[in-house]
Amino acid sequence: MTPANSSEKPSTTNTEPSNFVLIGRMMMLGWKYRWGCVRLLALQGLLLLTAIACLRLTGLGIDVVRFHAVPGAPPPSFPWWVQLFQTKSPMAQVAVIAAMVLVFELVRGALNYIYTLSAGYLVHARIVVDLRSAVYEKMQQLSFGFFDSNATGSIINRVTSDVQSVRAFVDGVLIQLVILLISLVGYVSYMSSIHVGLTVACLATTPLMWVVTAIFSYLTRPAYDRNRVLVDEVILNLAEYVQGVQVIKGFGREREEVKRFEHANREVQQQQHGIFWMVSLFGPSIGYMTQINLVILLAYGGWLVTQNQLALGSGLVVFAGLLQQFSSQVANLTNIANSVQQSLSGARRVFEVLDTPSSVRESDHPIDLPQVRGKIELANVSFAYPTGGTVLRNLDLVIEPGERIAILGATGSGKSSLLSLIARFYDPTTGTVLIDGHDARNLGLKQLRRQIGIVFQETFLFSNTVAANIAYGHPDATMDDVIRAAQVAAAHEFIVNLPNGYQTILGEGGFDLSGGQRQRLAIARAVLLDPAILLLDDPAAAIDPHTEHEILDAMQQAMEGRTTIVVAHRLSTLRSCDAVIVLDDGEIVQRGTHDSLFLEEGHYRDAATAQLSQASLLH
Ligand SMILES: Nc1ncnc2c1ncn2[C@@H]1O[C@H](COP(=O)(O)OP(=O)(O)OP(=O)(O)O)[C@@H](O)[C@H]1O
Repeated sequence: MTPANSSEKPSTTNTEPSNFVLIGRMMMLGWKYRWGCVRLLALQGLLLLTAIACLRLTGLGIDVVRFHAVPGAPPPSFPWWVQLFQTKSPMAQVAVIAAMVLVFELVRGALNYIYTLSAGYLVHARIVVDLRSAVYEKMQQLSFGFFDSNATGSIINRVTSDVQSVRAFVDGVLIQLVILLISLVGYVSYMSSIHVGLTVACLATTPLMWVVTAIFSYLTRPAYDRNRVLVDEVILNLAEYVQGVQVIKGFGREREEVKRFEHANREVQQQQHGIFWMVSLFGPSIGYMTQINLVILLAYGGWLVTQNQLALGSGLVVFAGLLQQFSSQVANLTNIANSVQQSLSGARRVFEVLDTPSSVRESDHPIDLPQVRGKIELANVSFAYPTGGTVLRNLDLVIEPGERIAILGATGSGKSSLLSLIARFYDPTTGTVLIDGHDARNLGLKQLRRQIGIVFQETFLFSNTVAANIAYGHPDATMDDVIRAAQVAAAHEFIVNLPNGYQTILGEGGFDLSGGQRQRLAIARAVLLDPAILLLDDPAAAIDPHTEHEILDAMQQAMEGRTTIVVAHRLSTLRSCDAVIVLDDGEIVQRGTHDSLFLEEGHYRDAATAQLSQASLLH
């Protein structure tokens, strides 16, 4: 069996996937959206053709004017698609050419509009949404171990920003590279058809640009990796501030927190400054190299025109236009190289999540157990958290269906951990948890958890109505069911006094409840499931003795016929259970009924006596 602490940390410590592997996986991702990509490329192809046509027409216009204005100038060469107008008057020829340029520019505008819309839809409405859903869905399958091993900031950053970086590979790299390639082939072929020698001379700096780009890419990668980690830190600070705002304000630590946040923020700023510095240097360098091409064109091309070896309009001017377009495409290399590195950093982190195996695995052939009777056995169970040492040691325990067991133990003795193993939030490191005689690992996870009602020490409420919060595990429950569960948990009375009763919105931006009220909602949530097994992790911790009594009375009926394990410290709860086990440092040190344990020397009697003497002092 896999030890719990071996698996759910994303594989940053294992061998990292190579750039080739990451690029291959991102290409596969692009393949999923191939028809959307083909559409974009087709649009780019049309844009390229219309751009060349516009240039060709402009050059022709100049040659027509020159032929009729400059004596001895060579006659213009009409391409086949405008030869129809060759016989018209010079003014008519120029007018037709100008009108055609306008029409082509209009078509280009429309094509550009459709391209922007299509690219936006493909990237933001499909790729990002799909990828984010895949990462989020995967996180649902990962066990608690994953969340223990990864900081909140890193998890949030992976779902938001890193996913964006991966999609940037599709629109910022893959599509752009193909566009670049199509454009280069298109422009270079056309330039060669005008003058091969001039083309070779003008493109002499291109290999150098590729080399500079490759060096830039290589140098920026570590900076982008580091950037992701620093941004994780900023998000973590923010998340902790939101979660811990009460503590921060309670201890008057706002200033220090602001400083901590500023420090993290400044680190990102400084580090990003370094990246900007590299990008800023690279962009103009490439731009400068493309301008060298223009100088060569003017010198060599100008000479060819004076020698009548090249037409001025359809030769030199068209060439200059093509070179300009070519240069802007090559300059786009800066963005592509930048996007490649950002995407690789993001992809590594996104694929780490998608590839992380869940340490709590669903069995390939789960045993069908639609109705659990509620027998729980722990056979020589030991457990260690992924990030820590052993917290439960060699536990042996049998709980019969319908039995009520209380767990007593000092803080940190392993009570909550024991409950987590029964609900299969974690699997034991060694030993077996059996439900109705079956190894819990062989049962369907969902089926098992649906039959276990859990009340945690701290209750999380969703930003939704009171009714929806109670019906969280059973969204199809009727309002009557919800009210009945609330009555059992002694919550009905306070709920009907809320501003909108069961429809009052809770959670962030909504109505807040007291600790005791939240706990009662959690009990109602568990009771509504009508579970065979109830796990109550110290539900009375935040409730005053009077309310505790109310809840205990109300729950007696609900507990009837269910196996209940309750972490408890109050004597009243301990007494009401069939048996009590006492945990000390992860080991069961005592077990028995309240009466038998009270007679024994030990932990239980000490705790019970302390409570009794406290109570007598109060009376
Ligand atoms: N997610 C976790 N990752 C690593 N260690 C953990 C985790 N949760 C708990 N522990 C450690 O496991 C030990 C047992 O914790 P557990 O919460 O089970 O104790 P407990 O008896 O329920 O304590 P309390 O009465 O304070 O709730 C403690 O030492 C605790 O620090």
